[in-house]
Amino acid sequence: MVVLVKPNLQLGSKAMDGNQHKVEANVLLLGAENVGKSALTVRFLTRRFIGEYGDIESIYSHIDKTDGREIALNIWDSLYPQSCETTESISDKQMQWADGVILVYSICDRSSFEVVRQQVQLIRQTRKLSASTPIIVGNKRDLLHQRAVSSEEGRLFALSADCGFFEISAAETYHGVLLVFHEILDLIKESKALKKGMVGIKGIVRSVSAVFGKKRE
Ligand SMILES: Nc1nc2c(ncn2[C@@H]2O[C@H](COP(=O)(O)OP(=O)(O)OP(=O)(O)O)[C@@H](O)[C@H]2O)c(=O)[nH]1
Repeated sequence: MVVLVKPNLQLGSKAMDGNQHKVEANVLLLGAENVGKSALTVRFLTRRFIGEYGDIESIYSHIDKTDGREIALNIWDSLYPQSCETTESISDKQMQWADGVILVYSICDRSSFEVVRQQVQLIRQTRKLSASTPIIVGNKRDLLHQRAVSSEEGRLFALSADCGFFEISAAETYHGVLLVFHEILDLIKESKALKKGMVGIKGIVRSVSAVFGKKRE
């Protein structure tokens, strides 16, 4: 079941239906206009690509099941501000709310890639986001003949900015979109576990490598 709420009604409300023990993840979708943020969200929630989505900013609440555990997933499909000269393209509210961020550009639109670059920089500079590793998504992979950003450029930028990276087509397949959301959920779970001191095997391996890495220096 998917519940649609207006962002201003639910902001800051991290617990749903009073169940404090339920795992909850707030995922914020960022990026320029027309890159497919709504298409990704709707594809993930309904498995469908419906073509036109309008420009309504929404938060969708959805219960997802991974590894037999329920997770209450809230997805904020944001709108890029009309005038970014006077407004920051990511608000403090969004930064505080998000546990994970997916930054979307269109592989056919170089300016949308520049917007993602700026937004990553903003996140890194301000360090306002207490969220997990961001994920960058190059969408509209089906429009290869109109490509304006190479896969390599996207991947290299993501690597240099310490972000995850996917190139997908929300129009063509559900699978790529599913991978993106499952990756962000894994990253959120890992980051929440780290904060609580519940470090899993990946975290232990990382800590051990850090120690041995330092000794070798
Ligand atoms: N060919 C192609 N078109 C896509 C894809 N994803 C989205 N679109 C189209 O791109 C247009 C914009 O998609 P939206 O999902 O509304 O984009 P958005 O980023 O939410 O746009 P705003 O609401 O303006 O912020 C629509 O016409 C979609 O049908 C894709 O993977 N391939």
